[in-house]
Order: sequence, then C-alpha cells, then structure tokens
Amino acid sequence: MIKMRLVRLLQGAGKNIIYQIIWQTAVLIAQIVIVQALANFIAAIRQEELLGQQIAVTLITILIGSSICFFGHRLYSRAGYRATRDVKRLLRQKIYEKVLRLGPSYKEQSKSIAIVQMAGEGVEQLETYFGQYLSQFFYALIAPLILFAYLSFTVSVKVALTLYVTVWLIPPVIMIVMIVAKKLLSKYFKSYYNLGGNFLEKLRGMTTLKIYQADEAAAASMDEEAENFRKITMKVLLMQLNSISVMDAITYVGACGGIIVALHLFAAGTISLAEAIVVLFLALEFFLPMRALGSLFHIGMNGIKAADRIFAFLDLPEPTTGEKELMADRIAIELQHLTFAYEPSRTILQDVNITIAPGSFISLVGVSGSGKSTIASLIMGKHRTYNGQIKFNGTELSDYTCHSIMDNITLVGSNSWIFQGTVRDNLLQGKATATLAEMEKALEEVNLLNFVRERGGLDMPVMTNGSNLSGGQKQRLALARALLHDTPVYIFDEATSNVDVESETLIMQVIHQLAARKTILFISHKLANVAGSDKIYLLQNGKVAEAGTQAELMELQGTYYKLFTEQKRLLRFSTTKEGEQA
Ligand SMILES: Nc1ncnc2c1ncn2[C@@H]1O[C@H](COP(=O)(O)OP(=O)(O)OP(=O)(O)O)[C@@H](O)[C@H]1O
Repeated sequence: MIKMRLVRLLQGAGKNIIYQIIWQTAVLIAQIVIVQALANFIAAIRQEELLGQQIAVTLITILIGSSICFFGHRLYSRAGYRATRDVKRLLRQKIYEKVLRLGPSYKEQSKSIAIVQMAGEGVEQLETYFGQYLSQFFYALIAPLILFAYLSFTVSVKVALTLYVTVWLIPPVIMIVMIVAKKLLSKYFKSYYNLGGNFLEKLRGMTTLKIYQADEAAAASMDEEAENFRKITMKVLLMQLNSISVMDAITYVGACGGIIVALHLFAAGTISLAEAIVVLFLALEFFLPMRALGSLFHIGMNGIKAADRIFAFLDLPEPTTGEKELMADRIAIELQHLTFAYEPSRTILQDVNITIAPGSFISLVGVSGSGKSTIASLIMGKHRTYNGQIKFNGTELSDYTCHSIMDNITLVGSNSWIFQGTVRDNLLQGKATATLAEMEKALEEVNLLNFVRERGGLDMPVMTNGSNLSGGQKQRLALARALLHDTPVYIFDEATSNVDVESETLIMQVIHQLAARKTILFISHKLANVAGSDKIYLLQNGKVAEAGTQAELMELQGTYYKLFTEQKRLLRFSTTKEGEQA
C-alpha cells in the first residue's frame, strides 16, 4: 500500500506529508471541540439553563474552530502541492537523464511514445499519491484512535469500541480491491500505452495509409483497440464504484450501530443528552478518514502502477560507457572479427574485419539487408552487444564516453531529421556557436544559400521534418548541418538516395571535398559513386565477401564486378531511353 521507493523520492519534501497529517489532525480536533460546544449548547436549551455567557462561549468556540478548519484545509492543500511539485520534477529529471544514459540505443529498450507518456501522464498520476494518499494513509490510522480516546473518556467505552471496531471492516475491503486492482491495472496500462503508440504511428503514416486506401482498415483497428481500452476502463471504474459502495455500506451501518448503542445508553440514563448528541455528530467522523483512504486508494494504485513502469524504465540496464575521451584530429577505426545479432536467432554480421585509416575514403557496398547500416550504427555506439572489437585509435569503443563518440563522428543518413523552426535552428544543432559567416559558408557549400536568402535568410521557417523543402533541399540542409559539426570522421549512409540527380551530384562533390581533410565511411547502393574510394568492402550476408580498390575488384571479376557492370548497363539503357525521348 505504500511503496518505499516512491516515498524515498520525497527527499526533503517528506516533511510536507507530516505537515498534512498535522493539519488534518488539527481540523479533526477543531471539529470535536465545535461538536462538543454545540452539544452542550443544545443540552442547555433543552434543560432551559441557557445563560448569556454560554451563548458567547459557544459562538466564540464555533468561530475559532471554523477558522482552524478553514486554514487547516488550506495549509493541508498547500503542503500536498509542495510534496508533489518536487517529486514530479525529480522523476521527470530522472527519466530524462536515463534516456541520455541509455544513449542512441534507448529505442531498443523502450518505445519513444512510452517514454513520452511515462514522463507526462505517468508522472502526473502520482499527484494524488503524494498530494493526498500518503498523508491520508496515516491520518486514517490516527483519526479513529483520537475519536476513540475522546469518546471513551467523555461518553462511553462501549460506544467508542463499537465504532472503532467497525471501522476496521473497511481495510479488508481495500485489501481485496488491491488484489483485483493489481491485475486489472496492469491490463489497463498495457492497453493504454499500446493505444497511444499505435495512434501516433497511424497519425505519422497517415499519408501512406491514404495512398493505399488503408486508412479505413487502420481506423477500424484503432476503433477495436479503443473499444478494448474502453472496456478495461469500465472494468476499473466498476471495481472502484463497487468497492466504494461496500465501504459506504460499512460506514453507514457502523455509524448507525454506534448511534443506536448511544441512544440505548441515553434511554437507560447512563449517558447525558449532550453526550448522546456528541456521538450523533461524531459517529460518521470515525469512518470518513478510512473511507476517504479507500477512494483515494484507487488513484493511489494508479500512481503505484505508473511508478512501476517508471521504475522498470529507470532500472533498464545501461550500456557500459567508458571514461576515456576521444580527442584526436585523426582517427583510425578498426572492426576486428565483428559479429552481431539484433535477435539471438539471426546473426546479421559475422566475423567482419574492416580497417578505416585516418584520412581515407572507405566505401561499404552490398545488396539490401547485407548489414551496411548496422555497421554504421555499431560504429556510432548504438548497439553494444556485439562480439569482436570496434577500435578507435587502438582503444575499444566501450572505453570511450558516449558523447565523445558523438563529438568525433557524424552520421548522415538517407532521411536525416530536419526540425521545425528555422534554418538557423537546424544549423545551430551542428554547431551551437556557429557564426553567421560559418552558417552561410555551409549553406553555400551545399548550394542552398541563395535559396535560403530569397526566403528570409537564416530565419526562413522550416516545418516539421522539413516538409516545406524538397527531398534534395532537405538532404542538403542536413549536409550543411553536418559540415558545421566538423568532426574528424563522417559516415554517409545512403546520403544520396531519395534525392534528385542535381542534388546527388552536389552532395557527392561536397563529400569528395570533405574527404581531402576528413575520414569518410561511405555507404551506397550506387557503385558509380564509390569508384574513387581508397578501399571498397563488399558485404554479402553479413560477411565481407570482397575488398579492394575499384580496379582490384573489377579485376577479380566477382560479385562486385557483376553488380557494377549490371548497374552500368542499366544506366546506359536509361540514358539512351532519355535521349530517344528528348
Ligand atoms: N532494429 C532491428 N532489429 C532487428 N533486425 C534488424 C534491425 N535493423 C536491421 N535489422 C535487420 O538486419 C539486417 C541488416 O540490415 P541493415 O539495415 O544493416 O542492412 P543494409 O545493408 O544497410 O540494407 P539497406 O541497403 O537496404 O539499407 C536486415 O536483414 C534487417 O532486417
């Protein structure tokens, strides 16, 4: 019912929970005093012994008691807010830091949408847990004890005991609900996260769904998922309502029981009218704290379940990153006996040996699915579960800090993400301190400067993922950003696919210029673009099948030779066709 790991998160804010309990107790005592004053007042009227002084005392007591109740409630809420505020911030910070520590491989362990939901709504679910549930848990134990002590001393032990014992029928109900809720809430959250994730994916792929007219089928499957979510939500609500009904029944039956015992004693002349009135007013108060705990309990359980997910995420194993900083202008990369699998059942790379000397232009070719991009990801430190060695200047990749790898290697893929904002925003991601001249030079190099200038300069607005740019412009802007990053090593993974011929030629020119001062690993399907490489590695089924210069590979007359001649033949064929059409 109380999760110690969550409580520990409170740190210094834990005192606010104690303040909450103090304020709740103060309000209860004020209520008891008001009730006692009112009971005395009514008894005095009944016995026609009412004096002016008693009226004044009753009024003053009610006034002071009500003020304590008013301010007590306010201070209780404030302490609750303070307890929650810091915990929410701390948890979000922990999630954020965890994502950073997981590094580029975080997606392998958790979906992005799950992290977003966890840090947003998941953390928000803990609001009630810290803001109300925790203090209520202790208050529900303290309040019946105070009332029991008061009624035992001032009225009758028999009445106090009847009420006190009945209160303890509520916790078993809470326990039963807890057992059912645990199972139900696991299903509820699973369904909730799946629905959120699928909705986002369908939203992202809306254009594709429309093109293939698959949007209706997608909507139908979303409807089905939403319906399942609705059903499980209704089950959770039903469980909550049923348990509240049972707790209500215990509350009213118990309070009536106490009142009946008190009336019986009053009729027998054992207790006075004032004492009977006190029981009448306070009987319900015995049960209300425990009942409130019962209803907060459901929300508290939601918070605990959300916390379980957050803690499971925070406990994910982190890639072991080293302490070393990679600080060199020239970096040699060596892949030695590299073997890797995403899933244990399927080896993707097997005993791969590749040497990338500083300042060299190395190309990686091979049919689709042969493992080229996987090699790029491994060099970037995205996957750490490989066998063999990946060495930078003779030291294993895992000995370096994660950011030091990012500081030294820039990966430009075929579909680099362009962020919503301005051209300047995107360029500054490459180099946060870039000057105007540096940004313009980078744009000039990729032949975008005039285009950008005509549209407001560096403040030209860019829409999400560069949707107001052509494919070629987008890729050239990504290249300009990469140039600003200015790292010793660049990896281009199909950087020229999906772009127009003009952009492709320009990008290749920039890459070749860059090769004069940087180390380049170039991945491409198009063999014409790799011809000038210092060395070409041909991957086949995750193994290096052939390696050498263009001339050496052609002389070998192996797979590379066949692919190259085939591509050349196709190119000649399409050029001839274009010529005929012209
Ligand atoms: N995250 C992943 N989980 C599981 N398998 C994966 C994952 N990413 C890639 N693969 C598999 O690994 C194999 C190699 O993929 P990779 O992307 O490295 O090939 P590639 O040579 O770059 O292909 P292409 O030229 O089409 O980009 C493929 O069979 C692919 O299905």
